[in-house]
Amino acid sequence: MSRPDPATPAPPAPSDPARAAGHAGKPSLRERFDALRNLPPFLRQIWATSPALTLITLGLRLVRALLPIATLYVGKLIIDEAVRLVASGVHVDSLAQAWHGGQLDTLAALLLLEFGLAVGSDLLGRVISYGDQLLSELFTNATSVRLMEHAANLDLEDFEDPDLQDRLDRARRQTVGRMSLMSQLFGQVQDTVTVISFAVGLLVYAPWLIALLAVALIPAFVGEAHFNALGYSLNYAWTPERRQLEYVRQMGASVETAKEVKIFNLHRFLIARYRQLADKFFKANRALARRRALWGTVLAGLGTLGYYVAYGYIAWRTVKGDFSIGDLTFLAGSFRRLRQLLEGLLVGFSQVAGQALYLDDLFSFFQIEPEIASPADAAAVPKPIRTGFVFDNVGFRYPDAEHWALRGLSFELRAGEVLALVGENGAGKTTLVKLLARLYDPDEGRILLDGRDLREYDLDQLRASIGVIFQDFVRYHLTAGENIGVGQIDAMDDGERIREAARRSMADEVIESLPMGYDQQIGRRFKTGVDLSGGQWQKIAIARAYMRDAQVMILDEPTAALDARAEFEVFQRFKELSQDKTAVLISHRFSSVRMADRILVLAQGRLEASGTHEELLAQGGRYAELFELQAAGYR
Ligand SMILES: Nc1ncnc2c1ncn2[C@@H]1O[C@H](COP(=O)(O)OP(=O)(O)OP(=O)(O)O)[C@@H](O)[C@H]1O
Repeated sequence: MSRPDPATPAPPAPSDPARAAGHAGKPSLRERFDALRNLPPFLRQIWATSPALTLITLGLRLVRALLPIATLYVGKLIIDEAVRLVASGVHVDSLAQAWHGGQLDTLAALLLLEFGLAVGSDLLGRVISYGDQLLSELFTNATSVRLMEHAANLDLEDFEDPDLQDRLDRARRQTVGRMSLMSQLFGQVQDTVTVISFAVGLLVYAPWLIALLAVALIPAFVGEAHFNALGYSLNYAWTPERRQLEYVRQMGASVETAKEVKIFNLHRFLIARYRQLADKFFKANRALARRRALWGTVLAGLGTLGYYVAYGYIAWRTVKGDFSIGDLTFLAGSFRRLRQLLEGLLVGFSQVAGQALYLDDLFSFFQIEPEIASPADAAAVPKPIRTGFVFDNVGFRYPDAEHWALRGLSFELRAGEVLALVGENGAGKTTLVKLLARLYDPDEGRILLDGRDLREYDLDQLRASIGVIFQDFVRYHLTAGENIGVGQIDAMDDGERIREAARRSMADEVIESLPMGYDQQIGRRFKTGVDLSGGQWQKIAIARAYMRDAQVMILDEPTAALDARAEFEVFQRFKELSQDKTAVLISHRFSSVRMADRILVLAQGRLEASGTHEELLAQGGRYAELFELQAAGYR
């Protein structure tokens, strides 16, 4: 299992996945502030996505930040000029007369300026959101790619771990969900500059009012921070249910499940399950939203009160003659905007802190390190393999499993031999193959290849030397040719090699009967797709193993859907084509198994017997018993 492991104290607290437990409740204030430390790496990633776009949207925001105060100040000048004109007693009958007399020049110029500022601000706003959108999308794409790359490196065991699946689910959401964080963060910078510009303007008139405003807004800020944290922990705690919800929804409406859903009439059951889960989620969210709305109203009311106290004070000073009418509009406007801005900033700050908590999910996913990796001074995999593999007292237990899937297993897989594995369901055959391909590492004992521990070899080389087709092989909804080509991805364009692989696995007849041959899209998922029978899919999957020039070939029961003759032929060919190769085959059909040079009989994770078909029959143990059972079925 990859680390960080809950038992070992991992990196700084908030990114520690062990913290997950703590999230059943609300994250503490400290955790919330700690989460802010995710912002610098977040910003670095945005910068790395596109330095030019980042600079442009930030630069334009700075310019736009100064426009509100400029607009308000021009507004004040307009009113003062109008009041001056009225007070000066200039009498004008028509607009044309006043215009020609030049009395309205200043007023007109000011109006034009304010118009220019309004248009400019709007234009800047649009350019900024355009830039943000581009940057966000680029960022989302880059993060998604990083997520896929990282996921590709993780161990198989990690994928089977529900905790990791939850974390992956949350991380995946964050690649899209955090787009707004970027705009918000940049918006905060812009608003801060605007606030400073207003504050400087106001400082000249009534400095202590600014303090009053700030104090009045604190309750709203605290409330917002509190509810953001609650929202996050709700979201966090509900990850498993949300995945279940997603799963049920998919089961209810997908090509893969449609057949069974219809036959078993499962749709009502699925819908009921979905409703039940969705309803619980909805209720929890609604309760939170209600409390948030209620408290938000009360706390925002305090902020409004502060604003009106300040407004009253300015009105009083104007009546007293300290301020002009223009000053009154400027001050009242400034205060209103300042209040909105400060409120926005404080709330925004707590939202940013809240969103930064979500970044933990993304970053903590990136922190998971695969355990199965090449060592620093990895040895090259021998080519050709000289002696083969040795299992030396190997034991393996799946994480959290009570029973050992394999225990005390010792045997040799000699270079060049064809070995068959038999045993009842759950005996450990697939697990053995997974260990051979280093999809897992043994918990006990070791596996040697030409006398060296498998863990000392270069992992990529090792995997490239082994061609495995599992019983639950993947049906790629790609073309028939691509379905084979994925077996050796760098030879995907080598049509001849693909056709040769198809001939070997007898998939060529299947493919040639398709309307578009190797270019035929297969699977039902896409419009042009043609579906195949189970056995036809298997032949194509087996061709994948022949695509690679692997030294070790493993067929883990991918022939179950083949008819008896086809399986016999596939294995016959497999044996012939594995002449100079080491091969392992798993099958429940004794007609195929007996072709092997040697047969291992596994039972409950242990090696029970080994030998040739004849030897094992002569021994009269489980093998003979199972063989007889099958043979009797055909008599
Ligand atoms: N991913 C897994 N996580 C936990 N336990 C597993 C996992 N895969 C297999 N097991 C358990 O390990 C044991 C061995 O399983 P394995 O798949 O190796 O058996 P097998 O011999 O290949 O069986 P079959 O003939 O049914 O394919 C079984 O008890 C099974 O329940």
